[in-house]
Amino acid sequence: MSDSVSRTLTSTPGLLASLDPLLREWLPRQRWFAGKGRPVTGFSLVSAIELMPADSRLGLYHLLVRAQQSPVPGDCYQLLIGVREALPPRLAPALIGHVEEGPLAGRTVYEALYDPRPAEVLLEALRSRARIGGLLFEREPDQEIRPGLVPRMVTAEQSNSSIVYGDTFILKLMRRVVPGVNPDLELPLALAREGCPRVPPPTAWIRAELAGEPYVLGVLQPFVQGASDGWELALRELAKGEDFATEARALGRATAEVHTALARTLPTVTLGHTQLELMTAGMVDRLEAATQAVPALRPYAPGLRSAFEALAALAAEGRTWTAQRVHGDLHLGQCLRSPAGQWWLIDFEGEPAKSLTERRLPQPPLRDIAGMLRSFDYAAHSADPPAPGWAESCRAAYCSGYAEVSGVDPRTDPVLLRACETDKAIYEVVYEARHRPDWLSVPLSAVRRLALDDGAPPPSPLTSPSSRRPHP
Ligand SMILES: Nc1ncnc2c1ncn2[C@@H]1O[C@H](COP(=O)(O)OP(=O)(O)O)[C@@H](O)[C@H]1O
Ligand SMILES: O=P(O)(O)O[C@H]1O[C@H](CO)[C@@H](O[C@H]2O[C@H](CO)[C@@H](O)[C@H](O)[C@H]2O)[C@H](O)[C@H]1O
Repeated sequence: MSDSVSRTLTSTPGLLASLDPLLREWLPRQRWFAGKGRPVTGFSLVSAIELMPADSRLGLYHLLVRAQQSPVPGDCYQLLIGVREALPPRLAPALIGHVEEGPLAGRTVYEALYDPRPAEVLLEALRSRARIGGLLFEREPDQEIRPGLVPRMVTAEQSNSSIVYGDTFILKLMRRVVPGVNPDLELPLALAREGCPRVPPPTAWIRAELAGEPYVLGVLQPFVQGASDGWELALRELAKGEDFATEARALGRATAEVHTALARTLPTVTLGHTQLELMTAGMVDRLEAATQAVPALRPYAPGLRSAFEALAALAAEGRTWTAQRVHGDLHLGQCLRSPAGQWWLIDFEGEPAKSLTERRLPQPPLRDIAGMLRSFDYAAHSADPPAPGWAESCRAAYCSGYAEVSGVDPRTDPVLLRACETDKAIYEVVYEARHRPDWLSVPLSAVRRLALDDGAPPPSPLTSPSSRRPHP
């Protein structure tokens, strides 16, 4: 492997070899493991740093390991590994395994984020702006972190892992890490510095420089106390038969506030014919890949493609669009409402399946709007019976709210909006087929609607998802 190993751990050669059999078994079972479906055949060490000495009662390693998954090299993951003689019962769910040989032979290793002491070490490092091996713990100059905040690991299903400290801060530790500027720090920081109040402002973060490449490994931000996410709220209102239009309108306003602040503080570009050709080609490629992966999409492919062709035709006539930095994966689960009724947008990482470069490209703001419109549709189709009228009212209210703040009503650009919604619904079909097959009928019902303009074949009956577990 070409990754350079940070050799902070000269005292413990063979560490990874001794963990290897345990990690092979444990890593693929984690919700955040991105390489599901392909066996892990080994690991290479990208970086290893001892945060607490392993020869004491409690040791702590910070590891970046690359999982080897043939035929292509797998991803690089951030692990915090605790080491103890034996695990107390309260840490049983964190067990990784018992080490048989090597420097840790006879010891028990476990997911350290469940353990308050290692979690405190991370916050203390951020508080004191520590530099430990190649890890840089940095903090906004005017932001303070009070000592002694009690940590608890967030146990909700996530793409990354989070620790809440005393209901004051939440630290998100990235799991799959890639080199480069991470929009999950870049955008909230830019928005906070621009004075946008719709995003929790990053207080501190963890970075690393490895082989000359920057990595963002974690972000600490204020915890919005007592908040509910938009998905929970929407489902709750739906279950009561209540309208959600007032909240949808507030969400439209919040989205517009974030978009206008992003456009003020980061570059915008004009998308002309060439850029639009590239954009629509990307959409068509994703459609083709999706129809390979999910055969149920095939009957709708011509209708879906027509959405992209209509956009390309507008561009060919000379129409241009403004593009800017956007959230990139906006949906109801990424919106938090405080008990006082304020909306906050979180998780600016973008679609995890896309490269960092792609996620950081300026996009038409309608990309995010399409994501939210899809989300209202998702909520309505997860209800029993589905409530399409509820979704329509939310979608209209959301667009009105957006227009009130930005001066631009998304519905005045129906061709781009349909193309963006179609692209998102196709992404969702692939996402659901891979992660939650029970939910596949939800984006497929949208696919059917979006494709109908082109006379797609009559749809087969689709059922609501049988499992209504809350959004992971
Ligand atoms: N600032 C915050 N205040 C309160 N809760 C938060 C905050 N940020 C995130 N959360 C909670 O943590 C969950 C996961 O956060 P998110 O950034 O979406 O992580 P991931 O990238 O792992 O999906 C959110 O759904 C929300 O419930
Ligand atoms: O929250 P993540 O960044 O992990 O986003 C991924 O997972 C989401 C599901 O948890 C998925 O969102 C889809 O399902 C939601 C309901 O559970 C719905 O509100 C969204 O509109 C729908 O796209 C998201 O696409 C995926 O990237």
